[in-house]
Amino acid sequence: MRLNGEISSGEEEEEVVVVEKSEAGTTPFLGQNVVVGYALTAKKKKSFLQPNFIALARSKGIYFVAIDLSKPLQEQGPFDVVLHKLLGEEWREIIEDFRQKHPDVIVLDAPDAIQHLHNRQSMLQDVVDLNLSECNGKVGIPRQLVITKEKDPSTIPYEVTKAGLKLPLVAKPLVVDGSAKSHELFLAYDEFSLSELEPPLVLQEFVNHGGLLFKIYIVGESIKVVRRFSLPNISKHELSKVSGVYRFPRVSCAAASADDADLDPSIAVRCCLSWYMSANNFSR
Ligand SMILES: Nc1ncnc2c1ncn2[C@@H]1O[C@H](COP(=O)(O)OP(=O)(O)OP(=O)(O)O)[C@@H](O)[C@H]1O
Ligand SMILES: O=P(O)(O)O[C@H]1[C@H](O)[C@H](O)[C@H](OP(=O)(O)O)[C@@H](OP(=O)(O)O)[C@@H]1O
Repeated sequence: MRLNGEISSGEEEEEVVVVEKSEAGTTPFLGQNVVVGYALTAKKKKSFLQPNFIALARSKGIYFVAIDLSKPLQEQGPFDVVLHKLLGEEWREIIEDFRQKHPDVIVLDAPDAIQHLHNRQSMLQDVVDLNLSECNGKVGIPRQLVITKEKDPSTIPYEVTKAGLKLPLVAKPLVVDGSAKSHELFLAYDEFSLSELEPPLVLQEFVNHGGLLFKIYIVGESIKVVRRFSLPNISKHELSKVSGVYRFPRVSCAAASADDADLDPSIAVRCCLSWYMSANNFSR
């Protein structure tokens, strides 16, 4: 049960949200305003909480209120949902303590549920564990090798050869923490240049995929598929002519949308159908 009251957003400009008292026993959120407390970096707030999104949410009775990180979380709210993406053990403890004391508040997401996404090896384990025997096609991950931070970079070429990885390779920071550094990816055309990179790393075999990829967003039962431009295929001829390691930009970000690109329709349908069937299998 949430109390009638006013919430200070803690923003620079005071934003007051008057919330209605929900009827005891009603379906959660059905017909009542929803207050979402958010704790995001300034960068994420700028990219995610766009004015048109805020306006759309309000039109549906959903209010986003900034959590004031300089005040105890327990003293803020009340919130129906807490949306967070901050780093560090201190925040993890704060949000975990809040979850224990407010089991009625939906926390997106619980620290334990997202921990494995902060590592490029563990984040793919769910895909590795998928059993999609009855679906069209298959879902897998590139062959890869983790280079731990204890490894001397000069040993990387030997490790790559020992693992039998085929060139070219995509080198990615092992840690995914939302920092710009965690998105610094490199393309390596030979294994020797990899010793210039700084472990911990994941080295993945480059998979030719026609310069197009599909990003699939899933929230509950809602699934959205978008097409994005990606790295072009690398031919054996190019591989024989090029050496070294090259950093590449975030090629498949939102600005690289290929939704309106004139593509062979069968490509898109075939990829989505096989994925959709597998996703449903996965969600059961
Ligand atoms: N194994 C691979 N083979 C071919 N291309 C790859 C491979 N891994 C990554 N890429 C290319 O690099 C891009 C970024 O890869 P990835 O999504 O792993 O990094 P990221 O930093 O999480 O990217 P973002 O957060 O922008 O989605 C992909 O969109 C794709 O174009
Ligand atoms: O293609 P999109 O925009 O979905 O890519 C996202 C990506 O999925 C992650 O959400 C990134 O967030 P971080 O892991 O916190 O970096 C987003 O990065 P951002 O810098 O734009 O917030 C990507 O856009």
